[in-house]
Amino acid sequence: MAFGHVKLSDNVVFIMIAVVLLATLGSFASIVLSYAIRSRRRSQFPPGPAGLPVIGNLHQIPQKKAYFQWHEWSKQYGSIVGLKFGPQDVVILNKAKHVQELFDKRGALYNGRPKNHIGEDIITHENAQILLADYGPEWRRLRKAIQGLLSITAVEGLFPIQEAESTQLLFEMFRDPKDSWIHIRRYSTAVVLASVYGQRGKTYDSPKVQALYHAQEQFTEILAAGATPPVDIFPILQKLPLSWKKWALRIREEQRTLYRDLLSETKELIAKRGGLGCLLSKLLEPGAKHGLNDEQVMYTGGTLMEAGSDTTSSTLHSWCIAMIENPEVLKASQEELDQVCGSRLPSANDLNNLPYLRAAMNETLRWRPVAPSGIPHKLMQDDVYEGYVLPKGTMLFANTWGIHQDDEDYEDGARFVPDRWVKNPATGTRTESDDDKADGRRATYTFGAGRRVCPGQNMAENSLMLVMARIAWAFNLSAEPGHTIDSSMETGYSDGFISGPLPFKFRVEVRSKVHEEAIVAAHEKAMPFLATFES
Ligand code: HEM
Repeated sequence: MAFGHVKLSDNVVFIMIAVVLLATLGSFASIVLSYAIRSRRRSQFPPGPAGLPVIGNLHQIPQKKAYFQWHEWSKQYGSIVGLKFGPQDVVILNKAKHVQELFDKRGALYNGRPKNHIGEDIITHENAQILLADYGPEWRRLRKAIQGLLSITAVEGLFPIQEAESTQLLFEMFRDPKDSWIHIRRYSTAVVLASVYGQRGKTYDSPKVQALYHAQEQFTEILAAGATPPVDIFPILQKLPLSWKKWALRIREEQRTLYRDLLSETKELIAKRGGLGCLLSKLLEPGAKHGLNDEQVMYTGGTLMEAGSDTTSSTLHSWCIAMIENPEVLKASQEELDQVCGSRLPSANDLNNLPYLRAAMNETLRWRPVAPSGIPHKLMQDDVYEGYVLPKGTMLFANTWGIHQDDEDYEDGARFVPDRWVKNPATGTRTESDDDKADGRRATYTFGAGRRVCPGQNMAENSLMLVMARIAWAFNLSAEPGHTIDSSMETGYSDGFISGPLPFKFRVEVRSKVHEEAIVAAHEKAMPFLATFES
C-alpha cells in the first residue's frame, strides 16, 4: 500500500489501523468512564430514586409532564428530591419554603440559568434572549432595561390598550360566541403587539398574530425536555449531524425574520409619527441609557411579546374552565361586579375594589400554573441547605405543580376554591394570619421566584383582572350541551414547558340587554383608538 511516496508493508498498515481503533475505543472508554463516575450521586446530595451508570435518572424522567413524577417522588423521598441527569446534578424543590429560602433569600447564589445549547448557541446568540441568558453582565443589563419598561407605574400606562383590546374581545365573544377560545388568544397577542411594538393584531388570522404563535410554538416545542437528544448533558452529541440542528436553524430564521420585521415596522412608525409610547419606542429613544446592542433590542421586543401572550391566554382559558365547572364562583364574582360597576363596563379603576375576583384570579394561577415544572435556575457556587451539599452548577426546578398541590399548605389543593384567598388574601394557605407573607412567602409561584422572577407579573395580573372582570360582568359561561371540557392537567392540557388547556368549546351568553348595549357602545368608542395602531 502506498501513502504518497512512502510504501508501507501490510503489517505496518495493520498496526496503524489497530492503533487508531484502540485510540478511538480508548478515548470512547475514557469518556464513558468519566460519565459513569460523574453520574454517581455525591454523598450528602438530596435523596432520590437510584439511577443507572452514565445516564443517572434520565430513563426515569417522563418525556412529558415530568412535574407529576417529581411530585410523586417528593412523597417518597421528601420535599427536596435529588436527581442525576447523566453527570448533571438536579434538585427538585417541592415546597414553597425551600424556594423562598433558596431562590428568594439566597437569591445571589441561585439566579443562573443552566446551559441550553440549542436555545443559546443555535437559535439565539450573544446572550440576546433574557430567559436563556446565564447570570452575568449581559443578563443584568437586559434585566435592568426590562424591569424599567415593566415597572408598576410603567405598566399602568398600558391600561388604555388593555381596556380597548378587551372591549374588542367582549364584542367578538358577544357576536361570535362559539369561537371564544380563539378570541381570547387574539386578545392576549394583540395586547402585547400594541404594548411592545405599537402595532395592531386586529384579527386572529392576521399574518402577525399567526406568525407569532407559530414561532412561539416551535420555540417551546424544541426546548421541551425530550424533544431533542440531551445535548447539554452529553455535549459530545452536539457534534453529530442530527436532524434537530436543521430544525433549530429553521426556528432561528423564522424568529429573526419575525422580530426584525416587527422592529423595522416600529422604527418606520416612530419616524413617521414620533414616539409611539410603546415599550420598544422607549428602548429606541435617542440617548436611552440601557447599554443593549441592536441584537439585544431586537430580541427584547420578541421575548416580551412571546413571554406575555400565550401565558396570559392560557391562564384566561383556565379561568373560563374554572367558572364553567364552578358556577357559584362566577355568580359570586358577578354579584361583586354588579355592586361595584352596576350597568357600566368594569374599568382599570375598579380592579382594586374587587377582592373576590382577585381571589378567583389567584386561585386560577395556583390551580393551573402555566409553567408547571418551573423554569430551571442554576446554582452559582457550592451551598449547603438542610444538611444537603449542593454543588456549584446544580440545576434547580421549583416544581410549581407540586408546590401548589402541597396538602400541608392548601386544604383540598386539587380543587378550585377561591375562598381560601378570602380567608387568607396574602397567600391562600391554611395559615389565617399574615405570618406567611411577613416571612416573604409569595402569593403564587406561577411567576417563578428570586432574581429571575417574571418581570411581567404586574402587566400580566392587570390584564388578567381586567379581562376576568369584564367577561364575568358581561356573560354567563357554561358547557356546550354534549361537550365535556377536560380540565385535567394530565389529559386536557398541552405538553411543553408552557402548558395551557387544549382548545375547547363553551357557551357564552350575554347577561342582559343592558350589558349588550354597553358592550356595543364601548366597542364603537374603542375602535378609533385601536385604529391608531394600524399601520
Ligand atoms: C400569566 C402570565 C405570565 C406567567 C405565568 C409568566 C411566568 C414566567 C415564569 C415562570 C418565568 C421564569 C421565572 C424564573 O426563572 O423563576 C418568567 C420569566 C419571564 N417573563 Fe413571564 N410570565 C407571564 C407573563 C409575562 C409578561 C406579560 C411578560 C412581559 C411582557 C413576561 C416577561 C418575562 C421575562 C422577560 C422573563 C425572563 C426573566 C429572566 O430570566 O430574568 N412574562 N415568566
